[in-house]
Amino acid sequence: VAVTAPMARLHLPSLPTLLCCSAASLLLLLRWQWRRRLWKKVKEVQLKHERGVAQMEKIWLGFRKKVGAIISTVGGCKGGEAPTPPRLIAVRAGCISPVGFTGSPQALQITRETNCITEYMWESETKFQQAVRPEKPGLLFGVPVSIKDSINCQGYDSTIGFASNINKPAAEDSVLVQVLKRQGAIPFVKTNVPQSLISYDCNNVIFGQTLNPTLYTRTSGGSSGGEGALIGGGGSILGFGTDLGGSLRLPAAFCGICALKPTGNRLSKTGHGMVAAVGPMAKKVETLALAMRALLCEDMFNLDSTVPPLPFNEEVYSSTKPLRIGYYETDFFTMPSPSMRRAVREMKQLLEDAGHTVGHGNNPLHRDQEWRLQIHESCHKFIAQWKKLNLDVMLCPVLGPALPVGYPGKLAVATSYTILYNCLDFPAGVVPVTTVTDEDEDEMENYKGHYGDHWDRILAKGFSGSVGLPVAVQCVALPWQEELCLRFMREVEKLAEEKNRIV
Ligand SMILES: CCCCCCCC/C=C\CCCCCCCC(=O)NCC(=O)O
Repeated sequence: VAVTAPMARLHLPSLPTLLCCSAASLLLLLRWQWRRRLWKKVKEVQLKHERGVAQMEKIWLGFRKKVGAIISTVGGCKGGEAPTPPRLIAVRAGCISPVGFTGSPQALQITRETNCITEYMWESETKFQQAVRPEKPGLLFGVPVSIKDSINCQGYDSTIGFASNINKPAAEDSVLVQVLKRQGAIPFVKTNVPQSLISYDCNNVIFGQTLNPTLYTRTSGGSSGGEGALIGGGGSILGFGTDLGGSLRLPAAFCGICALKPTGNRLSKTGHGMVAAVGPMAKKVETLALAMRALLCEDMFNLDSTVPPLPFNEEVYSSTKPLRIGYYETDFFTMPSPSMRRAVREMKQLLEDAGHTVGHGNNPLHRDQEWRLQIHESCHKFIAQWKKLNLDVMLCPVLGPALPVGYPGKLAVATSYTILYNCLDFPAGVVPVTTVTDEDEDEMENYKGHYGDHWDRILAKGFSGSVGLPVAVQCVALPWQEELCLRFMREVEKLAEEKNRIV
């Protein structure tokens, strides 16, 4: 007995210990159950996603066989008539396809392989079949549009990449989607984002990683990365995303397409996850202009009274008056890759040759300037310098070429070129102008960055091995001057196309 008593004390835990252990086990069990339920939901959504993509492919192939490529941009005027604004014509042989492909037979395969779609909108098919051309069709009548996951579409989840948001469909369309529909557009898919949207990569636990359509080891960019890959790969002609630090412009630049981040409230921000600017993405600047023209209408102003009632200014957009352009090649924060620098330098020359005045713009992030001032004060200082230089618009770099998958998570600082214009709230767009050359790649040997620190070393690695990838420039205008920004982008696009045709 004298021996067993202490042993018994050793083996029998005290009551508080017992209670603690039981509580911990219960918590672990509950957590395990909760995670299991979540994973079940994720699996269900993945299956639904698979079925949706398969259905979309079926319709796409069937339609392609029937009528071939369906979407084209038309505009101008027939002899003697007044010029008509360009429109996207989506009707052929009396029917419309829900898949906005541009005619490339590879587009479907790229759409699948890049993993850019989160949900196919099943009802879009019937909407296309039943669409009857009204007497006064909206500017986007019959045009299939893709929508970023985080923008609310009635009946569909806005997951923002969180499994906990599964099966919580939006009760109503965001104002943007309502106006798109009133203009005749037909949303047909929702597209992938990074979890939380605070990243310019595009990966989450539900839908996984979206890849770049030009090179699958690279990221599509983010957070509107699903849109970038889908449009870049030819699976949609017009899509919509949001931008708080570069989320429209970075995926566009990485995937070789155009995007416009308007002034914060030029388009309604009601009905999506973040208080970020909403904007269009497309292969052509003309398509972005068409989207803005369609959206800046009475419906938008009535549905959201916080949006200033400024209709699309055709006169500014169609003007051919030479522009006064400021430019800079580096922000002295993130050293541009050789191709980023060359893209700006070559475009500066082309713009000058085309009769515009191009001079040094002010350099917003130069270390000698007091960038640490309050944003509001910085904004006024920036505008004052812009006006002193008598500028219409600014030409500057945008991060590129596309970084390898996973790199954006290590390189938040590299958003400096884009985030600046969110802080200042200026409209800013990107236009692809060139691709990385062998010479750019050779020059990467000397890339040290402005600081030679850890970030610069990762960036150097990320930029390397990129021959052939698209590189864009950024075009900026003063607040509320989206039309001027688009007009400048159109000019840049035209000059780049002409040059690339000759080269
Ligand atoms: C102004 C110059 C200072 C440059 C310093 C940059 C530091 C950046 C720190 C955090 C940025 C985090 C990445 C942001 C990615 C933006 C993605 C985005 O726009 N999301 C919003 C959306 O999807 O709407």
